[in-house]
Amino acid sequence: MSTQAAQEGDLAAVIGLEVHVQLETATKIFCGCSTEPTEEPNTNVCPVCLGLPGALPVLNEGAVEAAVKVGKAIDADIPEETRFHRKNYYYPDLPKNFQITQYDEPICRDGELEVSVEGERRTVRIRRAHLEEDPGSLQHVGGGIDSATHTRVNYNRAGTPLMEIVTKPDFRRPAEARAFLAKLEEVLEYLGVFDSQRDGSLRVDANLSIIPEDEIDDEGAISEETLADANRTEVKNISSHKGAETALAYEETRQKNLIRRGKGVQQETRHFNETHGSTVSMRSKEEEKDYRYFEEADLPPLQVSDWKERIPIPELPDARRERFEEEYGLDDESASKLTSTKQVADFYEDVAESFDPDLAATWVADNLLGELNYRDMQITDVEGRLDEFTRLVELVADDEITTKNAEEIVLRRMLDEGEQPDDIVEAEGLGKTGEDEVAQAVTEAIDENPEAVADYEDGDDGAINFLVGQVMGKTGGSADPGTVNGLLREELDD
Ligand SMILES: Nc1ncnc2c1ncn2[C@@H]1O[C@H](COP(=O)(O)OP(=O)(O)OP(=O)(O)O)[C@@H](O)[C@H]1O
Ligand SMILES: [Mg+2]
Ligand SMILES: [Mg+2]
Repeated sequence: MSTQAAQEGDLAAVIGLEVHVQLETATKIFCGCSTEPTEEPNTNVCPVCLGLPGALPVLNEGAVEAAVKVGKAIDADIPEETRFHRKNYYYPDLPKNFQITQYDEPICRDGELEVSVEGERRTVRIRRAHLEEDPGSLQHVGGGIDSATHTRVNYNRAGTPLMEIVTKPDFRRPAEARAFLAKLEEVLEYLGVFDSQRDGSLRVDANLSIIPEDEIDDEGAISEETLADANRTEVKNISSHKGAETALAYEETRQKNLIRRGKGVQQETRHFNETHGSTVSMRSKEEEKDYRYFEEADLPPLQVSDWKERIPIPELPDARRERFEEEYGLDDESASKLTSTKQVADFYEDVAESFDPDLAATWVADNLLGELNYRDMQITDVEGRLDEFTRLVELVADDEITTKNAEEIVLRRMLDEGEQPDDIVEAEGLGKTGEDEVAQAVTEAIDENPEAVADYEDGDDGAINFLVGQVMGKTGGSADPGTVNGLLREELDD
């Protein structure tokens, strides 16, 4: 690295991610234990996931199917055959002292995912994605990982299917890494293989190095040599998108400062301190040879060539957003909101079937999602009430209740009290008064208030407001004041 460039300060960050996602399957990847989270430690366990001698793994077909779906979604190459390896390390989260993972024949290679960061589209290349087992979880007691007095182990998580998705170092800014994680989660949830609400379902190792900016060519590419030469740090086990961005921003500043002060960056593994938003050194980075990878002889190679055709995947968020724009004439903002999750998109399309797509979009994207968000609720909380919601929109579309009442009274009570829209309309007397009744009330108001009528006819325009008030009173407030005003003027201006 030229110190000249370093001193001038034109340094650039290079970032690559290793993302571990738990795949949603009923049972673990190599045994029949449940993956359902349980409070009681070490209950969802058996000889296989406890690594007892002589226990043999049996591959869960569901985990492979989920991995194939991910592979298709990221447009990866899925080979004819894939294999499992043992990655050896000694740490109490894995009682058999090795992790069954994949090595040089992973299930997916060379994929990509498009992300949009501040309106700019970028393609992030994915080097590989492979299947492995999750280790158990450790609970450090009396301090953090670096200061605990003792540690408890829980093997309920051990053997949960994981997919490790490794990107190429294609990010230049921490915010891009965060956007990628959000997009990845969105896609995984669309595929129905992932639950973002589950604790620890996504964990990230974030790699960052600093290179002189002039090592990046006009197309934004960096040579393999530059990448290999740059000392990078890997911040392990970050559990949120925001955490990944924070840890990377911290690393970027820390490494740039070291370089500007003429000091080198140590290639090492670091730990993210979420409370302080900082990273601390854990150990020098382990190298591949440390893991003594060898083939897992208890699992035969897996033939997956025809799985790609056999396993369908649903329409993904980008495609669906574009279709919503074309088919329903929605703008980019509404279409993005309405395709943010598969459940929201499905809900919208069900509502849009019966109404004008714009009205449906306003009701789902603005009113419903807004009220749900305010209550910390999800679309999945109201999925079963599609008919009721559709009825509410119908009441508005048919002009039976005012938009204001529908939003501020009916929808809110539906969510807060779980009541039916028609019952709320009835109980609150929100039904718009029929035309005849309003016309009748207008006539009465004019007959009963000759003074106000005279004032109006003498040019006192304010007198009309008094008459409007009289009509509103007679109709119990359910008439539309604008309409009443118009009707009164029609009568009086004759
Ligand atoms: N110079 C670099 N700066 C930042 N990130 C990098 C750099 N080179 C590679 N990476 C990223 O580091 C991650 C791991 O890459 P790679 O598999 O090549 O490293 P490794 O150390 O061999 O793997 P592992 O971390 O699994 O031991 C990838 O996400 C990759 O994009
Ligand atoms: Mg790694
Ligand atoms: Mg791994």
